[in-house]
Amino acid sequence: MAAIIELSDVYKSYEVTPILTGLSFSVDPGTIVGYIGPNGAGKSTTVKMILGLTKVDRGTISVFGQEIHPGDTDYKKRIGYVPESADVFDVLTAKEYLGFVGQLYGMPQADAEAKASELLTIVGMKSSIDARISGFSKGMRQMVLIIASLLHNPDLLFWDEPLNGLDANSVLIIEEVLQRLRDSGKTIFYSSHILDVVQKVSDRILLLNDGKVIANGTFAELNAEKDQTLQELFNELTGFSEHGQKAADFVNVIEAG
Ligand SMILES: Nc1ncnc2c1ncn2[C@@H]1O[C@H](COP(=O)(O)OP(=O)(O)OP(=O)(O)O)[C@@H](O)[C@H]1O
Repeated sequence: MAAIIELSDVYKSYEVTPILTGLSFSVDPGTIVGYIGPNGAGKSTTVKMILGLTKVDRGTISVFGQEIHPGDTDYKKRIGYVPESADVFDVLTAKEYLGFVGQLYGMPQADAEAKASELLTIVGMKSSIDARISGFSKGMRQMVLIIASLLHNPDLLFWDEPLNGLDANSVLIIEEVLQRLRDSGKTIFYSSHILDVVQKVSDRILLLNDGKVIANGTFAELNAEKDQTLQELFNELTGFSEHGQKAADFVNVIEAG
């Protein structure tokens, strides 16, 4: 099966600080890939490079079987992106904003607005369709970002902490949406620190640490016979075993006066 994303020996530094040092992996179409790693490991940077939002220092990236180069835009029409943090235009209503995003993806504004209204209604936000985003809660904003990434029915999704702020009911809906989209052949590159969800929804897991992928497999393969949770595996593979001591030190400093 031809890979839908392929990174080969990718290097990236910010100023003189190396972030990615020989990153290689490939993603098969029709899968959910959980992309995990410690804070600052370079997960968002990886996604931004694939989307052409930040430049690659060395190495190659292919998407949909074609190597990408600065300035390429066509491949992005088939991609949906939920960024880790985003400035949503607060002065617009949800419908206006999503109509605008749909237009950016080549949809007629009226079609995008109609589709957005249907989707907002399904997730319980009917009364907010014509309300300004400035008055939205964190979870409502996040749902708008999720809908914005899906309006144009993309083949490939990059979701960076997509469940940020969503309530428990919305989380259940979106987890199932994710799996249904995968079942209909879409590919989802899912980056998150909520490891129980990553464990539950991912077909494969990529663990990024010290600039490279240090684990790549299904959860069952990574877990071998050990019967650990993904959280425990993460702690072991990233060499972290001192949370108890760190918590004790932290509280000691707080309470020292
Ligand atoms: N534009 C930038 N300029 C300078 N340094 C940056 C820039 N963007 C990211 N970095 C640094 O690169 C490193 C990787 O950042 P990145 O956001 O890719 O990590 P991440 O794995 O997504 O982290 P988190 O899990 O905390 O979201 C961090 O040390 C970050 O401070």
